[in-house]
Amino acid sequence: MEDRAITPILSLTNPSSSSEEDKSVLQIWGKHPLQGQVEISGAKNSALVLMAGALLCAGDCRLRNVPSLVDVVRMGEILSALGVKLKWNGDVLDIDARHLGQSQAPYELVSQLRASFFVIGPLLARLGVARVPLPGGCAIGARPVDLHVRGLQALGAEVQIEHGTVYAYIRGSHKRLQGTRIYLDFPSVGATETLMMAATLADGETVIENAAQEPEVVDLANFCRAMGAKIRGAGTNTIVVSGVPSLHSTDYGIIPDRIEAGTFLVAGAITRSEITLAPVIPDHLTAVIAKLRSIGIDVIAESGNRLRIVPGSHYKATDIKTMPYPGFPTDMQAQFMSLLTLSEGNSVITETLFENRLRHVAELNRMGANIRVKGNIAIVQGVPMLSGAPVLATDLRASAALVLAGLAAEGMTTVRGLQHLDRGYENLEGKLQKLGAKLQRVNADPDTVSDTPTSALT
Ligand SMILES: CC(=O)N[C@H]1[C@@H](OP(=O)(O)OP(=O)(O)OC[C@H]2O[C@@H](n3ccc(=O)[nH]c3=O)[C@H](O)[C@@H]2O)O[C@H](CO)[C@@H](O)[C@@H]1O
Ligand SMILES: C=C(OP(=O)(O)O)C(=O)O
Repeated sequence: MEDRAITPILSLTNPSSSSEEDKSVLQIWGKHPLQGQVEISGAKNSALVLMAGALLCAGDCRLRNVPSLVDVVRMGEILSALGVKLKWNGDVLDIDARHLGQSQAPYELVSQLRASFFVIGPLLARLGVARVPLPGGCAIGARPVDLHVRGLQALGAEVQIEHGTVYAYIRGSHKRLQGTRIYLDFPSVGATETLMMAATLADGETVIENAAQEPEVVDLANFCRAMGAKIRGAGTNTIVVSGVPSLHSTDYGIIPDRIEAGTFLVAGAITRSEITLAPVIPDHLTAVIAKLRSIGIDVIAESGNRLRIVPGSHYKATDIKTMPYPGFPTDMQAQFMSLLTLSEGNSVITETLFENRLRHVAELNRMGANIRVKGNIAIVQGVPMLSGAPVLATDLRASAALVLAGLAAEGMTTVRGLQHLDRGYENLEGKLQKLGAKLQRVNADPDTVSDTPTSALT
């Protein structure tokens, strides 16, 4: 099998330096209508946890529909550091964790990617020991891992946190975790996933109560079941896992990315364009579609897993409160804020998941938006227009929000901080260009780049 070709998006950034600012900028010339169909990639948040989940199997696992993202490349580096063999072929990834021999995930890699902490459950279940550095916080919040740790302790693991590393091990010679009942104080996606993976190889039955119900949790459960795990209830608030001694090889396709799909729905809405998206699972976007409708935008489910967005003539304000699934996703909050800046009236956006996820407000205000922040609440007063400006992306979804605002603004917007965008969007600018948007990435100091598009874009 040949090595995966480096896609243009990955070649623009250095995958080994997430914390470093990407020097390239995205120039966007707004007010160009979009048309056509966009292809939605595999879900980032499924791909990352399924890659960790593949460690549970002492054989080969094939993952299909793996998105080409910097985060996925980094997760691959972490698996390689644990002794796992990876082979890429386009969007197909073969993972051979037969020789998983290393229980220590390297700090330099873990510190770049929160999802890397997911390896703790499978390492513990397979090897009886795991040493994983604390992933640390990130731009959107402190993001502790106490629920993961408490759950693993309930499963019988000894856990010590020393020198910034979580050291978990199973006492005694049996080397199996013990099934138990775990109530999560909060339906954390990551903790549910960690505990579900750990429980697949445990001795006896584990019940996870107040579990997260996100589609990516269900995707992980389905992947584990395809490897022979016994899991029921994923997608509800109670997950029951009956431990088995080992898991076997499988071939599994990752679900489409509902957040990428939601971002393109907003791209259609904010540019007042009718576009279609495929493949999507409309049920995963219920809360997002309901909010688009209350703003005045229709979304039509068509055959072939397609969604068509039909923009309305008049957009009105709406209130949004981020909630665990099936509530409105925090990962769509920033993109909707861009849309609401251009919707008539006052919208109240309440971010309940992460304590620092409103940093895009200042940047949107630079573009002429009228947004005030009080604690975790943003009050967006709709304005008739946005104007292009230089802006800085502070996290993944903030970067998407600024690109969306740039598509609707008068004149040119220059987005910096693209290392965030590349973590989670596969070739966003290529997909937007195909729909007719005028934008280009330039590898240069924003002060020296031309403010007219290259001939290919005009
Ligand atoms: C790779 C991945 O799948 N990332 C997603 C995952 O992140 P992640 O799994 O980190 O999100 P969680 O659901 O765990 O976090 C939700 C809240 O719970 C808190 N918490 C979490 C765990 C814990 O042990 N203690 C604790 O206090 C967090 O700080 C946060 O305030 O779900 C989030 C919520 O939908 C999404 O925004 C992320 O895109
Ligand atoms: C917050 C996100 O991702 P992560 O949990 O990987 O930081 C996101 O996808 O918006």
